[in-house]
Amino acid sequence: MHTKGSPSCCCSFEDYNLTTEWLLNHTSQRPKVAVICGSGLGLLADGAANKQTFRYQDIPNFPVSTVAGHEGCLVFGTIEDTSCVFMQGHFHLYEGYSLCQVTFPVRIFKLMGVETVLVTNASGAICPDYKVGDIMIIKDHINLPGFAGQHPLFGPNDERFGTRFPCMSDAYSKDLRRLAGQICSELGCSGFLREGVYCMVSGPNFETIAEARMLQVLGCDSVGMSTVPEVTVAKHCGLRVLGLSLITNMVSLDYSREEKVNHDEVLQIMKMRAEVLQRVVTELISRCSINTH
Ligand SMILES: O=P(O)(O)O[C@H]1O[C@H](CO)[C@@H](O)[C@H]1O
Ligand SMILES: Nc1nc2[nH]cnc2c(=O)[nH]1
Repeated sequence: MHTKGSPSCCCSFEDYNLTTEWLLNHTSQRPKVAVICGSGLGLLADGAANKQTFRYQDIPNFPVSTVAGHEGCLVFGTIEDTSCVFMQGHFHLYEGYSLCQVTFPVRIFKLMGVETVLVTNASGAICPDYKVGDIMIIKDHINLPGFAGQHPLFGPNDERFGTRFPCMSDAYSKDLRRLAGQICSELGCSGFLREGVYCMVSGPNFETIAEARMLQVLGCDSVGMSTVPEVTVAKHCGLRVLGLSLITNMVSLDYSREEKVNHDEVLQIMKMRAEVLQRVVTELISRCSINTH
């Protein structure tokens, strides 16, 4: 990967092209939908047929996963007639990657012909009405690292991907959110379905109580350490986006609360809901090109 050019972007258009060409030469799949699997959700790919798997380390320019619960494989396959690609593991700022590296796969998907991106993640509930195990359709987000100058679109804008000043007021497709709600209710998930605002923090530590209270005042319903960079870059290059966040823990808002969050527990809750999320995602993929535009 090149290091010249903008100090905040380490990937050139040639880097994106090289990786895209490599993948197009190694698979006959031409995916229309990409699924970015959050912590512990690699098995979202299990619903696909005709699978072909590449390890991130074997794909030119691809970062590698360094976090437990992120397998580090790109899986191509089909669901019904839709060709799709699953990222089993995504990348985070806290791993030491630049946001250009974190979002690298999104632009590869765009160049491969993907039209829709489904992003999944684990998050902690800030909204006190939420419960562990809830599925939250992401309605909107707050890019906290972006406010502090950590933004994936910093540096010269490449018009081949999108405009200098992308509109983000409709980052998460209304049609796809409606479809996800419909599918969840058909699958009997309405009792633990929410729609809310996700906030990204850089991590890797979980929130202090004062920070959690601040996020609540800001209007956040849940908090995590991913997704926002990928969604921003996907929206910039004209991809349709749906985000699903699984609530894995209640964030402490109260100094008297004894429970302490840890990553193993996060993975355990993800495992508990992985099967239902897999059914939701499989159904979404088979219906998203028919029911929405
Ligand atoms: O957002 P994903 O990677 O799904 O996972 C969330 O859970 C991990 C912390 O337990 C962090 O990576 C956080 O972002
Ligand atoms: N920042 C943050 N990320 C999470 N990922 C899963 N749970 C949490 C949480 O409580 N806080």
